[in-house]
Amino acid sequence: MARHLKPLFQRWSSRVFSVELDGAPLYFGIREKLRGATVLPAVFSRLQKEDRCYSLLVCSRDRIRGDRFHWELRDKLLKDLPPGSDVATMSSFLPDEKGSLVKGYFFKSRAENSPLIEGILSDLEHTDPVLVCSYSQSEDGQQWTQSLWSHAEKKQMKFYVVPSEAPKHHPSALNMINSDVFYSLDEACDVLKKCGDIIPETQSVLRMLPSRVDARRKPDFPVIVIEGLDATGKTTLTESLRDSLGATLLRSPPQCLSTWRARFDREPPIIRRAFYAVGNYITAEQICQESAKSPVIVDRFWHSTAAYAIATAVTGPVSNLPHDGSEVYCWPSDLLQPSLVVLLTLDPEERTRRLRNRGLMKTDEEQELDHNKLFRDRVEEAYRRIIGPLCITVDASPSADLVLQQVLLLIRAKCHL
Ligand SMILES: Nc1ncnc2c1ncn2[C@@H]1O[C@H](COP(=O)(O)OP(=O)(O)O)[C@@H](O)[C@H]1O
Ligand SMILES: Nc1ccn([C@@H]2O[C@H](COP(=O)(O)OP(=O)(O)O)[C@@H](O)[C@H]2O)c(=O)n1
Repeated sequence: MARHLKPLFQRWSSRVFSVELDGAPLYFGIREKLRGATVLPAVFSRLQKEDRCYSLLVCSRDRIRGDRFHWELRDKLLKDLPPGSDVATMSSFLPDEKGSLVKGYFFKSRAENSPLIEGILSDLEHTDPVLVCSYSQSEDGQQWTQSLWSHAEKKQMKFYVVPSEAPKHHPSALNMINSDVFYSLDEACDVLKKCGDIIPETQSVLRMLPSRVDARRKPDFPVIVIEGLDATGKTTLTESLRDSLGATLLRSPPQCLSTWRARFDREPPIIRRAFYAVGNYITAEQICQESAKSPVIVDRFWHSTAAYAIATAVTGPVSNLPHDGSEVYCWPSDLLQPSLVVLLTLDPEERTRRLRNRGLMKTDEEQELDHNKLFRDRVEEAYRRIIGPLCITVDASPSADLVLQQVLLLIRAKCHL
């Protein structure tokens, strides 16, 4: 067995497997022996008599290359597999064990496609850090077994698939720290430095980095961050606040990164999130300079980076988010804290109306926000759970002028302006 696969097999039968179907995870476990009759896990009970299934788990030791390979593998599978394979995201993890998550894909196939599938799997197995399992059903269709698929060796131990209890939170929560959310400039830079050879643009991004900024230094003038989903009115409000308060208006990611933003938006979460994290530190340096002269208004900051990252890493309802008070919501200790964060909220119908009036939507993530109510709920809830600077939610549905007046009152009360 290849050396990189060995750690996966330690406590193999204690692992839980999770397959994302219809936007939420379904879980199953594996057992060497069956004690009495067991129910078929939901992932398998919906399959047909002729179906076979496969799972691919990406087990590179290098997390950046592994995540990039996982990201690209989806396109490869969608392109190469026959129609109707229903490629689904999957993962495997040890319950409650941080860092134990391994990501992959699950798909089904008909017997007649076996030669094609075997060809694809055997190529993958020979060239990439991937573990392949195949699933087949008993004659009566009552049981499914999982075994290691290996082109080289056909006699593999079989495990029965059995139902598994859903963990309290989405399994992605186990690997979030420094993969989806970064808690120091060093951690984020480390990722960007390591992908310098695959993404040459990272050199230019790293050149924009600030010299050390003392996060504990108290700004002379108040620093107010405006947060909220797309089209809640951040641009409108931040520009009015700048004019009303004679403030400096900044944004994160900062203007100096705009050339490279689209490039990093195409990368897997670990690289994309590291880019946005670094953007916050560059904006923090600008805040430090400007807040010595005037109040500073910031359009999006760390709340956006963390809330979107957490809400994208998990799927399903808000209850799948890491629990309230979890360390994933903590503000990075080396990042400047604003005096006040204002979170704009808007009912979904009005937000959609404003989006339509404004024209085209930008990122895939923002399109997803429009279609997926659960995603919107998760982003807003993650925003609320972030622990750090004072954060006050403001209903953004009144007219632009009323919202401005209300936020000005808040700033005067909380920041003594
Ligand atoms: N309070 C408001 N009432 C009605 N429309 C608004 C209000 N604030 C902003 N808008 C409009 O909604 C759209 C989105 O606002 P914008 O400031 O661009 O949001 P964001 O920067 O949060 O994406 C724009 O067309 C803007 O003119
Ligand atoms: N400080 C920031 C700002 C944006 N972002 C990301 O950028 C996306 C939204 O940025 P945007 O510029 O399209 O949003 P608006 O400012 O136009 O509303 C989100 O999907 C976040 O993932 C971030 O991670 N950190």
